[in-house]
Amino acid sequence: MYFHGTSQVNDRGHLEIGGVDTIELAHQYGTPLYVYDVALIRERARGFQTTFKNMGVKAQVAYASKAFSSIAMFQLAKEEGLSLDVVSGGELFTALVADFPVERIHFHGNNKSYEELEMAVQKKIGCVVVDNFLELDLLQEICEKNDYIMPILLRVTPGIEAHTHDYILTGQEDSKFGFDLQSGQAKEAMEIAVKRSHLDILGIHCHIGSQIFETTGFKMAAEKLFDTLKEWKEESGFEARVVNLGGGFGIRYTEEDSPIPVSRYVEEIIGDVQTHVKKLNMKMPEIWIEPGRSLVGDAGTTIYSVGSKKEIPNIRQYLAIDGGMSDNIRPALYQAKYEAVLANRVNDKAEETVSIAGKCCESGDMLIWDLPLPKANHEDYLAVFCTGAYGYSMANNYNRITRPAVVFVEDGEAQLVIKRESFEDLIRLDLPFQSKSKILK
Ligand SMILES: Cc1ncc(COP(=O)(O)O)c(C=O)c1O
Ligand SMILES: N[C@@H](CCCC[NH3+])C(=O)O
Repeated sequence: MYFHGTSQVNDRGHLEIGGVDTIELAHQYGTPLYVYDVALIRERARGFQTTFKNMGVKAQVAYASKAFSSIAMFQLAKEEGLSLDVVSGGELFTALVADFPVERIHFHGNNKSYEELEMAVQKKIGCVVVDNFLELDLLQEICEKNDYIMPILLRVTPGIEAHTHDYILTGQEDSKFGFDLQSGQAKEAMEIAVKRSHLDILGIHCHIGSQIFETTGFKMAAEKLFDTLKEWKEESGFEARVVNLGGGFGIRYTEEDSPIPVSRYVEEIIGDVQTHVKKLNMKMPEIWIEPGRSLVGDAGTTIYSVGSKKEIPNIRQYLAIDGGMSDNIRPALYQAKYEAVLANRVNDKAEETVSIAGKCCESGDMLIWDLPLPKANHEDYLAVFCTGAYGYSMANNYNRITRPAVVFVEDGEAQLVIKRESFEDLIRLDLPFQSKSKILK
């Protein structure tokens, strides 16, 4: 069994994370329960930042908060000196409530509303990553109205196909994100932006996709960005101060995955960038990256209570848990794979193969297929590893299932950072039906 971060088995045979017994957590906070290993998040944040420092490259490491956003998470990111990538008014609002330094907030998204852009301008955030021509116009208008000059990056699609699931590919030419490089659209956007009185164009951005292991795609994309910048400098005199290479660094969900340590992602990609920049005889700009999954993915573990069992002789055994696609939609959406153990009997030998079923009314609500486990029953707990990214943040209320609680654990202590949703929370926005029917009256 592969244990991430501080996860280990304690002398009661229970899964322990951050020095805290997960079964005690389950008793105290109920299940399903998201448990985050704070030390592992810190280790990753420092790994990225120290490597840049050691390479002598000025950088910002922005946490892509879509992976898991909450006030406590943003406070932790602030404490670790990270910047923050937000993609909606809601994420921005959460960051402001968390008192995140506004100058380190970067605002992304392919269809930011007027209100969202105005919020960004009025709060004087560090940077808007402009995605399209409409936004170039809206942002100029809003900045003029508010008498503020907004630093911007232009998001470009470099035409790189990274090896990952189709739904999380973003750098290819046919993408909904950003200005296309190939057709000259990106250059046109740059030429417009440099002329705008209230936009300060810092440079360009690209993000080629997510859960990528090889550094080749990143290097190819980076080289393409620098070749483009060289061309723009020669043709239009525009010189970039920042190049943002996005996120997408892969992590280990199962033994099929072979990521490299975060320091090596940076060393390999930035090493290549340094060589390329030298070759082009350019000045090294500041480099920004936006890791999400690699900062929080394997720091998260979900603890479920085991429930019913169904055996179809000679075909399959289903073991149901008290959550599913409502707290983790990734298996249903991307056929994502996970590893799991019985959290209360980690050392027990596997005796059978079961498929873990969620409790939603959907046949597709299957968390893990064909998992070897000890014989389990309703008194057991299942721990699913590596659920820290795009788990809670994609959780939903399908079937009016309440979203789980989230705890942070570190140095033998646990703290609740998101309360479990209640039934009252579920109906908070509902209004009664005012019937107009004459027949029923
Ligand atoms: C623009 C942008 N930056 C950063 C990320 C973070 O990606 P990851 O969580 O794979 O690091 C994403 C999501 O894929 C993204 O769309
Ligand atoms: N939500 C996706 C990643 C999306 C990345 C956003 N650009 C996942 O769970 O893998």
